[in-house]
Amino acid sequence: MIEMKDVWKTYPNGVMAINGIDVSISKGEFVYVVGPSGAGKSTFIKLMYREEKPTKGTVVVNNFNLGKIKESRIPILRRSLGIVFQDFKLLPQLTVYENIAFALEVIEEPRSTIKRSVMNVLEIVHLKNKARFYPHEISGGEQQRVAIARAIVNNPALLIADEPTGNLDPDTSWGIMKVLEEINNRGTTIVMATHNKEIVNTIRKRVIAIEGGRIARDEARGLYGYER
Ligand SMILES: Nc1ncnc2c1ncn2[C@@H]1O[C@H](COP(=O)(O)OP(=O)(O)OP(=O)(O)O)[C@@H](O)[C@H]1O
Repeated sequence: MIEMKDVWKTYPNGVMAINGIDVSISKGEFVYVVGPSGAGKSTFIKLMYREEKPTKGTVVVNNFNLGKIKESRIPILRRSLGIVFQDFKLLPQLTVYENIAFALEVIEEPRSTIKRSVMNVLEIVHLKNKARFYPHEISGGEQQRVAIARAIVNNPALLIADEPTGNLDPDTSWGIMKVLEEINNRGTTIVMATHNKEIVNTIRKRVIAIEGGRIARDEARGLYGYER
């Protein structure tokens, strides 16, 4: 599902963010990416959805070779994965329903299919009753669940989350984790960068620890491993 071989990433300003990473993530896994600030976690994740291109090495995600993929095929790659960010990135002028439907309207699905798909993902994130609300009318945790619903509405095999609980209080964060675990239990691979020590040490999963742009640890049921 995700294969990285001898991957390096140097930014144009000379910062060496990723310095020789080899990793393999299989279908159905749930992986936390942890590490100190500036260690390279976001860069590692951005390489997976081709927000950044490797300077050297091979990145293959969902059978797309991301170092070589043509610009015109990037939208097809992006449809095969879902992405969730710390700051939700919902469109404020659209309702919850419309925010999610938007992703399907651009690929010209019929209205009836769109409705079925949107209501189905709203059920998965337990927000069917908020379909007509606008983002500012719902809580932060609910907004993040809408963002998750939007990310999975195309039925992607892979869900990437960069600090999905970073803006949320502890109780709300546990709710987000419950939803992510349910999605993972349906077979979706999840890669989640996080600073949330309590979550990593409680809901035990594979932990990839990045330090100085390298993999410092890769453990099947790892711990967070840093003081915060
Ligand atoms: N677009 C960019 N241009 C230049 N340098 C960058 C860019 N993005 C990140 N960096 C640098 O690359 C290194 C790794 O950054 P990255 O954002 O991947 O770290 P991180 O582990 O996600 O950090 P944090 O936990 O603080 O979000 C840092 O030194 C950062 O300053």
